[in-house]
Amino acid sequence: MGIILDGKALANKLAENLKEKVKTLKNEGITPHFCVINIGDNPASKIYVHTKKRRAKKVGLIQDIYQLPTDTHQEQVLALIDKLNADQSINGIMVQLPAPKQINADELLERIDPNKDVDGLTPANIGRLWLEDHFVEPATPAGIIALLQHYNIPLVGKDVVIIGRSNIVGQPLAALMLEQNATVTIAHAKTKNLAALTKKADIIVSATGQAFLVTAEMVKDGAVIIDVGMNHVNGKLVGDVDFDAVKKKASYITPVPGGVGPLTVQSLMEAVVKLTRRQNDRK
Ligand SMILES: Nc1nc2c(c(=O)[nH]1)N[C@@H](CN(C=O)c1ccc(C(=O)N[C@@H](CCC(=O)O)C(=O)O)cc1)CN2
Repeated sequence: MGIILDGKALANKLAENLKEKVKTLKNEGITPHFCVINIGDNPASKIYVHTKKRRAKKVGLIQDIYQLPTDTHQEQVLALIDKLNADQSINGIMVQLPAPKQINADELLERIDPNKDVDGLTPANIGRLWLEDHFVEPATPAGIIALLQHYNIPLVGKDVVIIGRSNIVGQPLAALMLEQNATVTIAHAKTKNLAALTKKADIIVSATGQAFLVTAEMVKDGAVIIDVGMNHVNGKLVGDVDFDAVKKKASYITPVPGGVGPLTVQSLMEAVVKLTRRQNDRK
């Protein structure tokens, strides 16, 4: 029976350490201040933005939410980003994803000053990630690495299969795991025989948004299972993994909720503090 990787407990513990870092900054007259731009009324995004607001308050950060209507024009958001980039009192900026159809999210991300890019999703910061010269990392991959480290699960020499090649999770996570000398395969919707890959994997990360995609038959005994999925099935939040069956074969497994999600939020808070410190040290 696998050990549950308790992301919620770890996020709470890391938040206590972060509070101390924020106190140190405040003693220097600096209060980290970041902005979340949320366009439209995606119900999940609204929950995530408010979770962040609660967490930010808990560790002592200032978070502004720019809630924009669904029919907002691209130029309006670009102008807002330009304004926040130029504002010396703002340390971090992020655009909550997904954005409505008429919005070109890539263009918005490109516009964010890489020094204020708390999400680590600007082309400059993604490039730095692959060059192993990064100062900020996307939040979910950073949270997964923190979770593995906390439970002393090594990556060096391990065969990892990441299911899902998104810019937010799959691709940056592959870069961070490669940096730690894992052998990484990214599978996606066009991958021919997914089970053949996952059956050989020491670590499986699923980030597809497809409930029950990863079944017990696809997992080798003792594998580590990281579930990034958030799916609503019959009014219940579940991941991509058939949790009850897979946990019997896994050595470690994340639950949904309470696994990777809370660490995504915590990692974002860490990024705000890290960038605030970096900006002030460079003055
Ligand atoms: N610009 C970004 N957009 C999105 C990101 C991101 O990292 N940057 N990630 C996700 C959403 N997300 C953060 O923004 C996020 C996901 C999950 C959670 C979370 O705490 N989940 C809970 C369950 C919450 C629930 O009940 O629905 C858990 O897993 O325990 C927080 C934030 C997409 N967009």
